[in-house]
Amino acid sequence: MGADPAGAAASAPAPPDTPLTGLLAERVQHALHGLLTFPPEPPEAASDRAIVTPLTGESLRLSPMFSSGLIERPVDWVALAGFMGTGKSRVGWELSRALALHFVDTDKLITRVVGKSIPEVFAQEGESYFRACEAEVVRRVSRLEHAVISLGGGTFIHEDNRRALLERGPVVVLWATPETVYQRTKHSDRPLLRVEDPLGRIRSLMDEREGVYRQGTIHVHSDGRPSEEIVEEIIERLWAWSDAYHAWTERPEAEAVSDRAAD
Ligand SMILES: Nc1ncnc2c1ncn2[C@@H]1O[C@H](COP(=O)(O)OP(=O)(O)O)[C@@H](O)[C@H]1O
Ligand SMILES: O=C(O)C1=C[C@@H](OP(=O)(O)O)[C@@H](O)[C@H](O)C1
Ligand SMILES: [Mg+2]
Repeated sequence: MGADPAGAAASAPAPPDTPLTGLLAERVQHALHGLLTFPPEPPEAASDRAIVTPLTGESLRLSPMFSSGLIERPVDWVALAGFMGTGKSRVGWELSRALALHFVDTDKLITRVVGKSIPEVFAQEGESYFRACEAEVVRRVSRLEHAVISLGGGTFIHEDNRRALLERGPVVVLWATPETVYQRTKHSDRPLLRVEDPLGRIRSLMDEREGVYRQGTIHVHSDGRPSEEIVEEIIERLWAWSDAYHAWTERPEAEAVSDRAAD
């Protein structure tokens, strides 16, 4: 593989300079706030239909224990990035249940806010419009608390999104081979893979984006593994990351610097 991050970012259509303003921005905000306070959907339907899934069932019962400190979790916010078909949506949902956190799938949020499916947004509004929606959603979800965020495959490729996400918290990147991605996506409708040779397209796009995905915080392989095992590895790796992060930020030099800054 061996991708050039600058080239990869340059080859993806850049989002428009101006962020979405007015109605669409308001609708994104409304959807996020509204959906977080809506009554929960039944768990069996939620994995398919959820946009922002509030805590439900077992998670809801566990949540007072988490907030009382009786049960600890490694992080209160985490995002999942990676190529199409690596399992971000499915694994993100399962991870959110395991950690008793809210769940946001950015593609589903855009679908809900725009009122069109992702292929319709690409076909009728164009990819740049979709990327502008993504950028607006990233700004919003970076401010959320207690949430697992599953991104679209291209979200992390754009530099401003990447910076906002990495400043907010850990970004777990899921990886899979082009063959696995092809098997997992061939019966779905991903606009970027609607070409004569989808496997070839997966190979070249993955190659372009690889260097950028490498900038994530934690990297986990998803080939030939059930999602429960992937979730377990992510949680273990998040614990290791959070221990190292706290050891670093609480070292005496860092505390002295932050004391001076506070004076
Ligand atoms: N670990 C896995 N093993 C087998 N199938 C998986 C796994 N993770 C995801 N899938 C399936 O692959 C397809 C794509 O997964 P999805 O979560 O939508 O990926 P992404 O959001 O990264 O595009 C879905 O049908 C999903 O159920
Ligand atoms: O890689 C990409 O640019 C895209 C990935 C898709 O999400 P998934 O990665 O969840 O399939 C979706 O956001 C859109 O079709 C574009
Ligand atoms: Mg997805």
